[in-house]
Amino acid sequence: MTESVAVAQDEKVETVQSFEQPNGEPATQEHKTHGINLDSLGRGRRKLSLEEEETCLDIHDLNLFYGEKQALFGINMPIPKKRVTAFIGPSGCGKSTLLRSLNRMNDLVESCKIDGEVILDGEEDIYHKRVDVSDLRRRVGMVFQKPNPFPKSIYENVAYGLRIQGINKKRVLDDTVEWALKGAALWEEVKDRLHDSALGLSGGQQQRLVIARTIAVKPEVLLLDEPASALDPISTLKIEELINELKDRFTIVIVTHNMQQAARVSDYTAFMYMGQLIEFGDTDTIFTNPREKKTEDYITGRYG
Ligand SMILES: Nc1ncnc2c1ncn2[C@@H]1O[C@H](COP(=O)(O)OP(=O)(O)OP(=O)(O)O)[C@@H](O)[C@H]1O
Repeated sequence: MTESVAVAQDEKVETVQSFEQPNGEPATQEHKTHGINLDSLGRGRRKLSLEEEETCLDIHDLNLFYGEKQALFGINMPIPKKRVTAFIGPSGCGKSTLLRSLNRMNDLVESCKIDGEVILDGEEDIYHKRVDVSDLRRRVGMVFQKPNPFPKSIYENVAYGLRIQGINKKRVLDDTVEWALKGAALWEEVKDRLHDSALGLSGGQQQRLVIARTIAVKPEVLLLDEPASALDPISTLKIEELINELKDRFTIVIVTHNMQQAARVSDYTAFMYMGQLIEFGDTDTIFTNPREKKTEDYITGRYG
């Protein structure tokens, strides 16, 4: 492992870690796009083995059915705490279904039946009947493919989750809105127009606003369902940089169709195929030396 100095987006100089590639070449390259430094993406990876990681969500023998059709088959995997885990695989393999099962979003689908367990923070199964689903979704927040800001001001979008918890003190709201917008790397762009409509923001800004709204209630986990697929390349890079920054504070799980993106942003990658988890491991290994032939065929573009 080597240390290198990179210039981040705001031109602040910071030190990031980079790793040597299998051929011995340093992984750090000169890529600069519109002031966004690609070198910092995915380069802060910790080299820990899965067994050494703390587990945030533990998925046990999860089977999921839509009516008669089984969409997930006996999924077992830990989601490591304060790391980025990517779900990859061909269309229809069950990535979004698995992601949605982590905060019971599938409860909204009437035909959906689940067996198995998902243990959050070593506590109880999120599917236990005692679990308050709104509290679970506060702890495990979700951001969808298409930005979905509410038709309210920027400020009220971010304050929304606090207001529904009964928090109305101006000072607390002001502080949290600022904290969340800074956390979502949007504060500088919107601080002078907090009371303008959120619908006037660009698509990329709207997605960062939705991330700010989600983190404002201090979740433990952020589920991101193809968060950048509706965005232009510059906004996509901003979201990727943001993911890299947020992982110090949150456990992040991302579904992406874009393998380059999974390779850039995630610490761990799960490859799924036809509702099964084929392989799960650290991202560098999955992309450079996968154990399973199906994984290799997918990452080398033989199908998908
Ligand atoms: N609400 C639903 N009702 C019935 N079947 C569904 C529903 N949602 C998903 N499915 C089916 O479950 C399977 C897995 O779908 P899912 O959307 O999880 O896959 P995916 O890997 O995320 O796909 P994509 O990459 O295309 O988004 C597919 O066969 C899909 O048709």
